[in-house]
Amino acid sequence: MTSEGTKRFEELKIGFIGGGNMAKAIAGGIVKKGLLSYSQIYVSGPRMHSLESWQSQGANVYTDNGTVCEICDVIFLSVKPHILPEAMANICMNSRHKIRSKLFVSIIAGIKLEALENLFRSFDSCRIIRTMPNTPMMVGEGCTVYCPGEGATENDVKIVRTILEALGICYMVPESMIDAIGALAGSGPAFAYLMIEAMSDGGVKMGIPRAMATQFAAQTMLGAAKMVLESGKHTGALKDEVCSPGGTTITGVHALEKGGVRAAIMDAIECAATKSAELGRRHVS
Ligand SMILES: NC(=O)C1=CN([C@@H]2O[C@H](COP(=O)(O)OP(=O)(O)OC[C@H]3O[C@@H](n4cnc5c(N)ncnc54)[C@H](O)[C@@H]3O)[C@@H](O)[C@H]2O)C=CC1
Ligand SMILES: O=C(O)[C@@H]1CCC=N1
Repeated sequence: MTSEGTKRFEELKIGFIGGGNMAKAIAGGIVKKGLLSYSQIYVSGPRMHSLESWQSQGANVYTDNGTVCEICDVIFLSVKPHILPEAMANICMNSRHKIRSKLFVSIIAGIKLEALENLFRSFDSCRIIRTMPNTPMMVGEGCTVYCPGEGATENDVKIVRTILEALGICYMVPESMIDAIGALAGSGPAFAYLMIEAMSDGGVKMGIPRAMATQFAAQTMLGAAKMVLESGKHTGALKDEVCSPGGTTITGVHALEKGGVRAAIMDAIECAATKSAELGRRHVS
């Protein structure tokens, strides 16, 4: 413990209410970076058999959400938006008085801080931070944001930043931006996988073996992304450096433009952001 009575980061117990894909990416990233070990991670889900993969890695697993809240210092709310009220009802009934002092971190798309604070008011806990993570946190290349609720302390923000920053880039943003960031960076990996798969398909169509086509498509995306992040050049200028006059690339770019690729990608992000706001209104408001 520190002189203020708060635990040091390495002493924390981290909980996940819901042990699905995103919880696995965050916990996997935390362990891979050496921040904590699986023995400090506690996960709850409705059925023991769906928690087996956690257990085999050394995490502590429970079918009761309240137990995880009681044991842990920081609890990630990592269920789907429509499950949250049910998962909270379970917590409230079993453990209400024991979890007043806990920090809750929501990764749930769409659900606003105000709605979360209303849900938690019934057991006097209002230390909540809303985040929007993404699955590449698993490999230390996350792209995440957070927004603290009114009751979150400086130390709470420090804890969450320590986790998110260790697993990629991380910014604090106004809550009004979270649906859009969720669409761009939360959903974005799926859009990127789809593009990599399509490039791989194109390579296979032109005679490249599948494994090599996928590896080259992914490495090309990675390389291009690094060029954008490290060169400081505008994406248009970088594109122009690849397009020789009368060459192969501009011919391919023309095909993409005829296919409406830019509008399709912009539409995808607009639709995902709109859906995020809708999920919040529909399930918890
Ligand atoms: N998957 C992603 O890339 C991202 C997901 N998110 C958010 O993370 C949250 C979780 O998403 P995923 O991990 O993809 O979903 P998932 O479906 O993989 O995981 C949800 C987990 O919750 C468990 N669960 C169901 N009912 C429960 C209950 N009553 N109590 C406790 N656990 C229960 C399920 O067994 C499952 O393991 C969602 O709210 C989503 O909006 C946010 C950013 C990215
Ligand atoms: O598809 C979803 O709803 C979640 C939120 C962002 C990424 N996955």
